Amino acid sequence: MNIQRIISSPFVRAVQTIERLSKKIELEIEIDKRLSERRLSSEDLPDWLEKLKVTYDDFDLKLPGGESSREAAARIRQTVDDVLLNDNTDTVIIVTHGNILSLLINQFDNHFGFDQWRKMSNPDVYLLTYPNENYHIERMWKEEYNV
Ligand SMILES: O=C(O)[C@H](O)COP(=O)(O)O
Repeated sequence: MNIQRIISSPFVRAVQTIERLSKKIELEIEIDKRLSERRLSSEDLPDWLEKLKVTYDDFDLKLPGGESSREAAARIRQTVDDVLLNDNTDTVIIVTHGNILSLLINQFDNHFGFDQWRKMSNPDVYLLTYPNENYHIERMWKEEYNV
């Protein structure tokens, strides 16, 4: 696989996830703020899980100081589309976070929601391809990789 770029969320845990591979294949990590985790709210939410669940049913729900699912999905999609529409790149690694990744996947597979987000592993790996201008997403991570 000819990896040409690594683009990551600026969050430390995202950069640390890909650092070793970046060194191994001698490819710099490009930082893209649009890959940051979705901000659910600026307030402390003791019932955050319940609130998060509702955001998968109502994509326009916006909690105080937070982003709606639609807004978060749109910003990660911009990064992905920038990559896909660039004819000079073949394979690109995008490093992001669970909630916003699930919102991206939901755009290609509308059955992917709260329950699927809960079942994601950490880390998890998905392959997005764009043959003949059709999006196809496939999970590459295998449960046996979990330690
Ligand atoms: O949505 C999530 O699962 C949390 O933000 C943790 O995700 P991360 O570890 O992928 O950042």
